[in-house]
Amino acid sequence: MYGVWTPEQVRAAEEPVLARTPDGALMRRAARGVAQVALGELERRTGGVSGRRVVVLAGAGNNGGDGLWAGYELRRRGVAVTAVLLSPDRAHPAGLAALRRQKGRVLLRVESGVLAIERADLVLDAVVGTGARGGLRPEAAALADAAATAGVPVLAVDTPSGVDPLTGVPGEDSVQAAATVTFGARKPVHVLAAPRCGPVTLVDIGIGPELPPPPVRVLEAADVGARWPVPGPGDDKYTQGVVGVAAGSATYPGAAVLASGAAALSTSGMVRYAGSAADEVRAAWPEIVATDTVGEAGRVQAWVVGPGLGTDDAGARTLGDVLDAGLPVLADADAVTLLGTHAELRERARNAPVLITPHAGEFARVAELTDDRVASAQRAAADLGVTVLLKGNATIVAAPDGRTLVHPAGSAWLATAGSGDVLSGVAGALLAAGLDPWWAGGCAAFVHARAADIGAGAADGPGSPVPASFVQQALPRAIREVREAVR
Ligand SMILES: NC(=O)C1=CN([C@@H]2O[C@H](COP(=O)(O)OP(=O)(O)OC[C@H]3O[C@@H](n4cnc5c(N)ncnc54)[C@H](O)[C@@H]3O)[C@@H](O)[C@H]2O)[C@@H](O)CC1
Ligand SMILES: [K+]
Repeated sequence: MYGVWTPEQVRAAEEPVLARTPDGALMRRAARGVAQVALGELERRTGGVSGRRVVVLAGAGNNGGDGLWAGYELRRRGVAVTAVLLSPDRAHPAGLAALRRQKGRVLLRVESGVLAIERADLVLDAVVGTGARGGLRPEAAALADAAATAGVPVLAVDTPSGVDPLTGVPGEDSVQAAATVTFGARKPVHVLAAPRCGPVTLVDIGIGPELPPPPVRVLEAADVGARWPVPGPGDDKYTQGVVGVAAGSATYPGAAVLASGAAALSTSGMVRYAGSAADEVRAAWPEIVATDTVGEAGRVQAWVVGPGLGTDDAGARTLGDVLDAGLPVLADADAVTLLGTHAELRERARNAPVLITPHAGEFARVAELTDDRVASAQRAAADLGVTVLLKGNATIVAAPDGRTLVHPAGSAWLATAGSGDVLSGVAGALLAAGLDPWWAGGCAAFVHARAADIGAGAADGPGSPVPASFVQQALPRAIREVREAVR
């Protein structure tokens, strides 16, 4: 598990360190980190460093300063460095002087910058960092565009410029980085817009002890593997937590098959299914005990409710029944919509161990969704009194007590019909096994995304589209992987 801090928190943590270290020391440390990663990229991509060409896009603030000082370090290693100053009269004075001392080339015009970029091996994006407001301005946009068109990789200094460091939302023009070097702490953009950043290297600049507890956490394979429920010698099919799935309808039996099958693959023990797709579920999964109604289902330790449920009175009654059972509940899809339309159901869900798993559209039916998806999920969790898993390329899980995690998907293969049904089955099985809703949501999101990559073949190559059934079938391998990660 690692933490993510807001730009504001990072700035506050830097202050005491800046006060007790010599002028410029922190920036020099940051710049050395950038130079080291840049040298690695040059070596890896071109087989050497000396004489290779690097263009630094240097903005007006300290981010530009980092870039200029990194240019200075690269010059000392024999790299041909050209800096393009986006605000020549506000360029970081010490960084600029240092680069000039080392005979770095300095350009003031965008047109000459574009020509330099076309011949470069690597571009350093030091336009803006944590002080960014909005997308790239036209000059920076033209330079970023030149790098993209020429296929020159961009190494982002701290954050890819033009992408909001707090929300990860890209402005109209923004940098697509091949890799990112950040300082002191990872920021939300690195996990909310991971595909924009590429691999992120964290450089220690000594602010760690000054940081508060992280407001957002990211789970790693070993965290998930350590919590994955597996049977012990004393267990039988009942003791591991039986999950009930109230999903699917005559019109949408597939949701029931995907959700209950995913539950059966996620934990050992037993899955019960209750609903109008009992025949289809039995046919696909003979080990699942299927009945027509929640009332007939027998004892369970948690309910999954919603996928393919329908939003009519019968759906509302089913949701009410499972909420009244006093057990942990995973409410997805139609169940989320029903929570949006039925205030009394929201009241019954409040303060119960409930995990809701909306996509953006469903989320907007129960709470306000802004560009700040993390804050939106946190507010919704606090207001509704349930744990909220907001789906997206980066999945957010926020508990009513404020605990928040982000899971950046490795790819976008999960954007396929039925993948949410699979997630609900996994998370419901984990609830039944005793994980609290926050952990159940986080562990399920992790394994679900990994199963998509495995199903898509993206683990060993560029991959290909993966239907939800294949995601479901890849769950066992994804679970084995997280368990293997536990040392
Ligand atoms: N404070 C410190 O001690 C340290 C800061 N560091 C660096 O400093 C950065 C933060 O520096 P600053 O607070 O000076 O802020 P930035 O350098 O991120 O940006 C602020 C400047 O960029 C301009 N700007 C804002 N949005 C823009 C846009 N969309 N397009 C073009 N220009 C825009 C602003 O007018 C301002 O002059 C960090 O990201 C990091 O790279 C590191 O050197 C580590 C130490
Ligand atoms: K940057």
